[in-house]
Amino acid sequence: MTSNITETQTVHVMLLIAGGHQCELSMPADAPLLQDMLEAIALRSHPERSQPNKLFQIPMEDGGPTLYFPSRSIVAIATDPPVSLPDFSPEPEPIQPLQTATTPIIIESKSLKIQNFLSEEENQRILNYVIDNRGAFEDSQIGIDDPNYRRSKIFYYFHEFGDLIKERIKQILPQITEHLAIPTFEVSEIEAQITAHNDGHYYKAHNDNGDGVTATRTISYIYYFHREPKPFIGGELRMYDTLKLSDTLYSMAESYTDIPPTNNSIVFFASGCCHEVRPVNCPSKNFLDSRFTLNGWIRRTE
Ligand SMILES: O=C(O)CCC(=O)C(=O)O
Ligand SMILES: [Fe+2]
Repeated sequence: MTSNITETQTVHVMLLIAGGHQCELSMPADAPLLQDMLEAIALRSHPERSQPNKLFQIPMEDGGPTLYFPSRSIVAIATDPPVSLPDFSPEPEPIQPLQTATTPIIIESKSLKIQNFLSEEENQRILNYVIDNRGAFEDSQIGIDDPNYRRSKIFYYFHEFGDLIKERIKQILPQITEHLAIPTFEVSEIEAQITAHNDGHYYKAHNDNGDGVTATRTISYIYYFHREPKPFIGGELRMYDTLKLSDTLYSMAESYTDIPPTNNSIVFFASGCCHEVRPVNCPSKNFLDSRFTLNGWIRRTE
């Protein structure tokens, strides 16, 4: 493809995303988002180059919902007028984005970690409970069209502990929202699930409210528990900072903070923040030695 267009000219973009989704939007030729998407496509033909793992966020026009998708799920991009794809051959050069009018701002991720969230007795009881119910865990699913996005086990039915954690969270919700600088909201529901990450398990970068079904998730929480002494290494919760590209465009920054999954601790953060679970190394491979979580989402009313 060739391009004679100027950097500020508006480009009409048709985006095809895995799963048969498509969307159309307009943006300046030098928009960092356009450069990033073209780069993701161009890198496909260069498997020897490692691909940055980006989560794109595109607010739809007329105040509609925001579209979130990982860079690897872009199938094709059509632009009118045509624009150049970044050239990676024969000798790869670092990508030089076109000059932009505004400098991207990095917004540091915010989280709240509370140690010893439950009593020792409650912490032990929940561990015994998952051990007794290990047969009820199933392989986790994910709405992204990539089977390698997540490896872990999930258990959905545990009313006693679900109620316990929800009650405790409700008691401290004002402190949580204040710490995370999230305006107070009316809670419609608190979801809960139990997960187990064993040897080689992980969950790649994502946010927790990126589609219509999850859009009202406002605060994510993760309560960690495991056998002592800690039978695995890794499994940190990696919280990515956010790159503010313009008033309406946000992307995942490369900078991050790692939070270790400490037994009997809980972590809260805004559900829109990008995060991932770093790979777990559990030498025994014994399910009982997994990195366990009781985690979920506090939803606001529509
Ligand atoms: O296990 C964790 O630390 C995070 C889990 C997570 O991100 C999720 O379930 O959405
Ligand atoms: Fe998550």
